[in-house]
Formats: sequence, structure tokens, C-alpha cells
Amino acid sequence: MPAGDTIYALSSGGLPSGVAVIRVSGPAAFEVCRRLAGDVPAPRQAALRSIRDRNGELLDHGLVLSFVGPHSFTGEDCIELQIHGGRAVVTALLKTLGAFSGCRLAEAGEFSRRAFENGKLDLVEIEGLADLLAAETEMQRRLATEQSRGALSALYMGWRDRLLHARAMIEAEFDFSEEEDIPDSVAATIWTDMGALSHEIKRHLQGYARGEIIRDGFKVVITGPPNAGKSSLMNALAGRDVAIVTEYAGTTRDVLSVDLDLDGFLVKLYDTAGIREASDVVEQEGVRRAAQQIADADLVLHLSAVGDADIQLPSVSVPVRKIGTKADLAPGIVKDYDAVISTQADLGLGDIKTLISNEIKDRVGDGAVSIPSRLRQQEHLSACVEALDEALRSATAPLEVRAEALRRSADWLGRLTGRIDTEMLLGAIFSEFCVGK
Ligand SMILES: Nc1nc2c(ncn2[C@@H]2O[C@H](COP(=O)(O)OP(=O)(O)OP(=O)(O)O)[C@@H](O)[C@H]2O)c(=O)[nH]1
Ligand SMILES: [K+]
Ligand SMILES: [Mg+2]
Repeated sequence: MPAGDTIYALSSGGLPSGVAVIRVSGPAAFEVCRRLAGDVPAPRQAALRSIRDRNGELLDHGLVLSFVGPHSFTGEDCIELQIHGGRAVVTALLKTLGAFSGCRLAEAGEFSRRAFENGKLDLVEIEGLADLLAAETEMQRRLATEQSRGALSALYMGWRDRLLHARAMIEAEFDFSEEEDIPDSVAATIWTDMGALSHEIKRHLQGYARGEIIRDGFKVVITGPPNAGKSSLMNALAGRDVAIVTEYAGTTRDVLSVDLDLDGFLVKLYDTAGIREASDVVEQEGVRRAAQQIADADLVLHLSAVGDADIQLPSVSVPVRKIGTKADLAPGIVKDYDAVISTQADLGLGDIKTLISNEIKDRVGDGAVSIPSRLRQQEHLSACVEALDEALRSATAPLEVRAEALRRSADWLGRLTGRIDTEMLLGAIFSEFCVGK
């Protein structure tokens, strides 16, 4: 993709819509604007213009905005055209844009890629931006906002500076050690700071489990014997008939899932086949899949009808809560359960929600969102701290070796924000974007 291209795309959502925003970025953006709208309006000020095709035929009236590079999202000259969001209107304008030489439709993520290449955003910020566009819950939004606005990047760059400073001091020491030793106390201070940094990064890494829950969701698996009322609970929490409910034991075979928003957290709720010794091969497969889901759950809700004597809780390392169902049939029995419900009588559903949301808050806390949330971030930070610990551990090694370990540690932070060695990562990151972003 030649950098000299001017790219354009519909940047607003699906059509038809009240307004459609078309973004144009690149060296020909202003020339295109002059030809379409008669002039280039003053930067960052919306101006109402007639927008015409290349034959002077009126396409639409709309607002035109200009952004002079580098003061634009991509860092290039940019134009935004806000026109009516009718399919034919948008199609006509896109067709007109495509006819200008050097102008072509943007690829997915290409505006953001240019922003990265022009130093407007680093990789962590771009990952945050992708998450912000995908955010469906309040906590996802907060996490992504923090990240896309550079809070994490600033933290990582601060750490990188500390590592590079330490390395420079160490190298100074072995450069001059022949003539005049730098005082022992300076070296001691450096290594004390590096020890503290290692702790800080490890503490930050512990936040990954929380970030992952916020970003990817908290996985709750409903399990229990056949006919316990699992699918009924799933439907009640989802507020719609996701799963088939019948009086026949063994109704659910496949794993079904719905996404819920509980207090701003994404909850991924799974309904599974009732666990029993099944003779039917399809049901056996369902039971096998249920066991698999339970193993990677964050929380298991184990359902059984209240008063049902024979309760076998799954023995797994994830927390299991015991839920009594069909309370309408056996009122008064509440002992031994973490919650008692009746989907038929609409009892206890609020308790289930509270139980799940308390469990999430226990794990995530509800304050700080300056935490890593992607596996890529987690891996780079782990590699960074590993190299740092190597430098700290090898106290008797030659200083060159220890300085080299500090350099590698700093490089991992550089890769994390994309300051170095990024080509191979770009495809993976930008492919998440839709066209127009
Ligand atoms: N009285 C009463 N019946 C219920 C309640 N919840 C579910 N049932 C009934 O219990 C039967 C089984 O419900 P399901 O939701 O299909 O149970 P399940 O655990 O998903 O069953 P399998 O998928 O077959 O393992 C159905 O006939 C439901 O109508 C309840 O709160 N009270
Ligand atoms: K059933
Ligand atoms: Mg079921």
C-alpha cells in the first residue's frame, strides 16, 4: 500500500443513517475537497457546502471539516464530509472520490495504521482504541478509554526510561572503572531502584487477570443434574428464550451462551447439558462439553431442585455456588444453598445477579483500570520483568552482562508500545478494525 495514496471510507456506522461521515486522508485530500465543495473550509470549523461530483452535478448538501496535518487523527491532511446517510447518497460520493487519481478506498484499520506510522498513537493506545470501539459495557469503556488516551503508554515509557537510565549508569561504571570508580553507593542506588521497578511491574501484571475479566468477560457456567431448571434460569437472566425448556430430562445437549451486562461488567453465561450417565451418544457428547466448560469457568452455578437430596458438586478449582431451584414446589427450604430461586414464581433472580456481581467485584475491585488487558501486553511485560530479574539475580556477573539484560528488558517495553520492532505485529492489530477507522 503506497504511503502516497489518499484514502477514503465511510467512517460512521451502517446505512441508512441520519448523517454519514466520510473521511478522506492523504496528500490529495484538500485538492479533492476543493473539487467537491468549492474550497477548503478553515481548519476544524464545520462549513455548510454543496457537494458536487466531477461534472458539477449536485450530490448533496453537507458539512465539511478540514484538518491540516500533522494536527489530524492520521497526522496527514484530512477532510471529513458529513452528508445524508442514505445508501445512494453515500455510494455516489464514494464513487466520485474513487475517480480522483491517487485516491482509493481505505483498507480495514488503515486510518489508525497511518496514525501509528505518523507517531500520533502508539500500539497500546491503538489497542485501547480498538477496544473502545468494541466496548459494550461501562467497565470495558472505562478500561479502553484509559488505555486509548495514553495512561498505560505513559506508565510503560516511564519504566523504559528508568531501565535505560540504569543501564547508562552501569555502562558508565564499566567504561571508567579502570580510572575512577563511580561510588559504590551510586551502583547500590541503581540496583535498589531496579528491584523496586521489578516489584512494580509484577504488581501491575497481577492486574492482568482483572483486565482480562473486564475486557473478555466473566464466565459463569450453569450446571447441575438434568431437569434442575438450568435452561429456565439462563432464559430468565437473558430476558428471552435462548434455550429450549421442556419437562424431558436431557433436553439441552449443546453448550449455549448469552452475554449479559451486570453492573457494567460483561458476563458470559453458559447453559450446559445436565450431568448424568447418559446412554444416548449425543447426550454423552453434551455431558463431555459441559465438563469442559466447567473447567474454564470463572464461576459455576450448580443448580438442583430444593430438597433434592442427591447433590454432587463438581470438584473443580473454580468457585462453585449451590443454587436451589423450583422453590415454588418446596417453599421454606433455604438451608444449605447460596441462593434459592424459582423461575416460575419469579423468585430469587435478583439474588443470583447480586451473587455473580459480588463475585466479579471481589476479583476485579471497582477502582483502578490502569491494568493490562491483552495477552500481548501480558507477554511483553512478563518478558520485560524476566530480563530485569536476570540483571538483578546475576549480581556477580560482569557488568556488561547485567547492562545487556537491562537493555533487553527496556526493549520489551519498546516493543509493547511499538517504538521498535513492530512490523510483524501490525497486521494482527490493525486487522481488528473496520474500514473507516
Ligand atoms: N415448578 C417449577 N418448575 C420449573 C421451574 N424452573 C423450571 N421448571 C420446569 O422444570 C423442567 C426442566 O426445566 P429446564 O429449564 O429445561 O431444566 P434443565 O436443567 O435445563 O434440563 P436439561 O437441559 O434437560 O438438563 C421444565 O418443565 C420447567 O418448566 C421452577 O422454578 N418451578
Ligand atoms: K429439561
Ligand atoms: Mg436445559
